[in-house]
Amino acid sequence: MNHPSQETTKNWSLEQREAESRKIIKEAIEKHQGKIATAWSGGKDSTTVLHLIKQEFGKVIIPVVFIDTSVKFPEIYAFRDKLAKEWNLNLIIIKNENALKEIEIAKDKKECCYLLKTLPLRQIIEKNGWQALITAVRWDEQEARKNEVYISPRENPPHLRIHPILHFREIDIWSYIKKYNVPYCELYHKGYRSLGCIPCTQLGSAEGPERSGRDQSKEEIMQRLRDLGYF
Ligand SMILES: Nc1ncnc2c1ncn2[C@@H]1O[C@H](COP(=O)(O)OS(=O)(=O)O)[C@@H](OP(=O)(O)O)[C@H]1O
Repeated sequence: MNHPSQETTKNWSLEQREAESRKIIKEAIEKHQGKIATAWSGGKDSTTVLHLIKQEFGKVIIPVVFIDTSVKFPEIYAFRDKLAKEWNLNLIIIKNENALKEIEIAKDKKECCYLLKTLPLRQIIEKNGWQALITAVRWDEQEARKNEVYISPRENPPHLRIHPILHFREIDIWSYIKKYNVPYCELYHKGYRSLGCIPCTQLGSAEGPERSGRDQSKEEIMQRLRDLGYF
């Protein structure tokens, strides 16, 4: 399958973006039948992916993996449970049981993400023998993602990462959500533009980069957790 370049998609309408995403989703799910899942953080982007799958197949026909880092926002847990019920999701919740200890041990944000998210995710992919995992990364989200490709082979365990909404910009996500009345977490109404774990998510600015509220130092992370009574 030929995928469009970032340049090609630049002036696409929302309809073109949706159509391309659905094509990628359909092909991946048909190709990896029974051996594919989708990652859902409860955020606006991965909820959009769930909705695209629903549009294509009538329901979310593949397992939905939620990585519970133990330090997600209460609003995210509430939204997760509500939507999982409404959309009858086959929800798989995974968790590093030592999460709070691991946060203390981690030397920085990168290592914390590795211990709390990457490791449990690897285990579930391996356990289920999944050949592919759909995620909601987007080109315009941050510098590091601007070279991402639609189908990206990963090691350990070997599987494909499928990125059907790479070409959605932040504005396209909100246009899509409005168009289809897709439910989303109430925290966006409080001014959050990108939602991660509590210690690494602050209010960003309306004009700056979407993830400006997502990069905290180790000291800031620990301080936030102490303020919240975790330690
Ligand atoms: N906790 C958890 N559980 C399940 N899936 C998750 C999780 N965190 C990230 N993701 C998946 O990765 C997409 C990008 O999210 P992030 O940019 O927040 O991830 S990260 O900061 O790179 O870890 C993300 O999409 P959105 O969070 O909607 O942007 C998901 O597809």
